[in-house]
Amino acid sequence: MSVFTTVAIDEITPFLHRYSLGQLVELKGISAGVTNTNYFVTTTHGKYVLTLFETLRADELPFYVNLMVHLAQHGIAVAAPIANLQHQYIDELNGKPTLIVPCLPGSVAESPTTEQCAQVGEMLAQMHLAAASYTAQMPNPRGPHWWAATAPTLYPLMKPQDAELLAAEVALQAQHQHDTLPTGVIHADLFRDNALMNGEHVGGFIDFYYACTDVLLYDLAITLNDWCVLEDGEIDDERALAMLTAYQSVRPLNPAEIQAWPTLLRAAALRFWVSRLLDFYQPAAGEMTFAKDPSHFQRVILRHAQRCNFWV
Ligand SMILES: Nc1ncnc2c1ncn2[C@@H]1O[C@H](COP(=O)(O)OP(=O)(O)OP(=O)(O)O)[C@@H](O)[C@H]1O
Ligand SMILES: N[C@@H](CCO)C(=O)O
Repeated sequence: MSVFTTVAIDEITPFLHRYSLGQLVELKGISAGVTNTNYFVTTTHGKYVLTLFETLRADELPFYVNLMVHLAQHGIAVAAPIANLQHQYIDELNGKPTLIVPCLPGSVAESPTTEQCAQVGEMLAQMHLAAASYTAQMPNPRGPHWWAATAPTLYPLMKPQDAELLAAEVALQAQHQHDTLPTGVIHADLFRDNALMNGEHVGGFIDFYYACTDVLLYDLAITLNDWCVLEDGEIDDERALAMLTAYQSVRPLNPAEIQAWPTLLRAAALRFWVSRLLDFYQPAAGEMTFAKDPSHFQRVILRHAQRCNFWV
């Protein structure tokens, strides 16, 4: 379930009067999602998604919300935030900060096609280019400092041989600096469930709340590790090549990026191995997360390690 804060008809009606969105027709809770409360709000003007933020505070939201506005202005497939009559994107309902965006076409692609992977790769590269003129910065809260500090808290909870592998992977990443690679705003969590696919096309990228300033190629590695990897951690070469080729048709990689690619694929898998381990062993109090399988990303790392020649 993902309605943590319920909204009644007599609460949404005065809320909607603060916007130019017409009269309420239907209000329906959205079952997907694990962090925030989301509702489909149908009005006489159209269909929208209302998010009530359960953990982020209103003062933490502008970086993400203004980024969505910026990307939408550049034609990237994202839901463009809708301003209220005070020209504010962030409002409040039932004590939670809120955002309204249009309902995007499409649905989550659990088994993406090669063409869908290509379309996502191309849109991701377009997004990186469009975000170059977005001036706000956000350090990555889940970068190398975070995993290096977090992993040791997990070792005592893990099977010794898994802890050894994790420690070795953290040590390997510590040997690599990526300071010279192109950086910019990245989505940082563009898994299949954070994109709506409209047939072969991208209906929209959603859930920008891990977006930050980091290495652009790392974003592609995160995306490829989910869209082009099978359940057993094996890489689907056809899908991976389609995504890489389409990305490079918009933003070709430079030689330093090509050299860093195998390490970044492992870094991207390490980040989610650690966050899933953390969710599994130390779920934050009051957070309603369904712990996803951490060992999946352990297998992804092993596959990448076996195929260190996995090239662009
Ligand atoms: N703009 C949109 N248009 C259509 N559907 C949307 C839109 N935004 C969100 N959704 C639907 O709401 C669901 C939940 O959204 P989302 O994944 O952002 O949830 P969350 O709890 O905020 O984030 P997460 O689960 O990643 O922590 C999505 O799977 C999608 O079905
Ligand atoms: N996409 C993440 C969860 C949200 O950050 C994962 O699958 O582990």
